[in-house]
Amino acid sequence: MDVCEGDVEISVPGARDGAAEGAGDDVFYNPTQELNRDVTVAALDAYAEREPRASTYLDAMAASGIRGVRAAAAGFDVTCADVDPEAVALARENLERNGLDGAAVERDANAFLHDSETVFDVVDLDPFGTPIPFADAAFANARSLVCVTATDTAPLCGAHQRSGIRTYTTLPQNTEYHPEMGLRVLLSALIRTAARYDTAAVPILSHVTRHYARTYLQLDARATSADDLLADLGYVHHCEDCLRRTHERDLIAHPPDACDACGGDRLLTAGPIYLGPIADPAFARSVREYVTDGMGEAARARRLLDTVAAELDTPTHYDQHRLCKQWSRPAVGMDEFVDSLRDAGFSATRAHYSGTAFKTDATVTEIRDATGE
Ligand SMILES: C[S@@+](CC[C@H](N)C(=O)[O-])C[C@H]1O[C@@H](n2cnc3c(N)ncnc32)[C@H](O)[C@@H]1O
Ligand SMILES: [Zn+2]
Repeated sequence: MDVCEGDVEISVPGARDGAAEGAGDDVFYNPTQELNRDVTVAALDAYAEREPRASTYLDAMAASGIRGVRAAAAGFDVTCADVDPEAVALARENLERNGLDGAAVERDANAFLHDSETVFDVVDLDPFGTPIPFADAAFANARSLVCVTATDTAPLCGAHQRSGIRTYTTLPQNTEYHPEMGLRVLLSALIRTAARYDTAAVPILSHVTRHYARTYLQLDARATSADDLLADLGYVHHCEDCLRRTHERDLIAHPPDACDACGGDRLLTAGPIYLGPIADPAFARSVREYVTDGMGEAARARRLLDTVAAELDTPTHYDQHRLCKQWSRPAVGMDEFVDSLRDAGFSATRAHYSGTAFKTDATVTEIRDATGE
C-alpha cells in the first residue's frame, strides 16, 4: 500500500485483515508515529540552520525507511540501516521511488555504528521498546546530534519498576506525572551513557506523546560539559499523601523522614533522574517554524512545540484534575487555573504532557491556596 507523509510517497506493507499495521512479520510501519516523524523533519531542518556542517543522517532502525526518506527529502545525506533484509530492500525502493540519493544497508545498528567509515552527524534510534542497547554505540560514534525514541513507557515511568531499574540503572516511581517521570528517567540514562565518552548529551528538544518519549540530544565532546550536565541529575522526593514533591540535585539522595507540608511518611524517592531543562526554548521555537502545512500532523506539531517552548523549566508537573480530586474541588478551565497562579505572583504554564498538566514554582500548598475560592 502507498502512503504519503510530508513531501514523500512510500510503499509500506498493507494491514492484513484484523491485524494492526506494523504487526506480525511484515516490515514495520506505524501511522500513529506520523507526528513523531513530522517533528523529526522540522527538527532536522532547524538543526541544519543551527549547525550548517551537519549533513549526514543515519536512520539506524529504518524499517520502511519512511524517516530516512523524509530526512533525505529535507536535504540530508541519508543512510538507512536495518537488520531485516526485507526492510532494507523496501527502504532502498522508497529512496529510489522519490528520486533521492541515499544508501540502505543490512546491518545491526551497533555493529554498523562502530564499523562505519562515515562518522554520522546525526544518528536516529527508533527501536522496538528501549533504546538503551544502542545508546553506547550512538554516543561513541555520532558527531553532533542523537535523536532517540523510547516506547517502553511502563518500565520508564515505574509501572514496571524492576524492569525500569534493570534497563535504566535508576529507580523510577509510579506517580501522577508518569510521562515526565519516564522522560526524565530516559534522559538520566542517556546522559550518563554519553558521559562515559566524556560527552555531554544536552537535550535540546523532548516530548512525550501517546505511548512514547522522544528526545534530541546535542553532543558536546568536552569532559567539563559532561560534568556540568551530570550536576543536573538528582532525586525527586514525592509525598503520596499530599502530592508535595521536592527536587534534590546531588549524587546521593537525602530523603526527608516526613513530608514538610502534611507530616505524612508515605514518601517515594525516584532517581537519579535528570532534573534540568528538557528542551532549549529557542530551538523548540525554531523547530515550530519549520513545521509545514504539507505535514499530516502540522496542527498538532505546532501546538506541541508551542507548549514545549513556553513550558516552565521546573522538574515534575502537576495535574489539575488530580489536585482537584485530592481537594474535593471541581476542576476549572486550564487557562483560568494557570492565570490564578500567575495572579497570585507565581510562575505557571501549561505542560505538554496532557491537557490538564501544568508547571509552577508554587508548592502544592501554595497552589491550593492560590486557586481556591
Ligand atoms: C520501530 S521499527 C522502526 C520504525 C521506523 N524508524 C519508522 O519511523 O517507521 C524498528 C526497526 O528496527 C529494526 N531492528 C531491530 N533490531 C535492530 C538492530 N539490532 N539493528 C538495526 N535495526 C534493528 C527492526 O527490524 C525494525 O524494522
Ligand atoms: Zn505530604
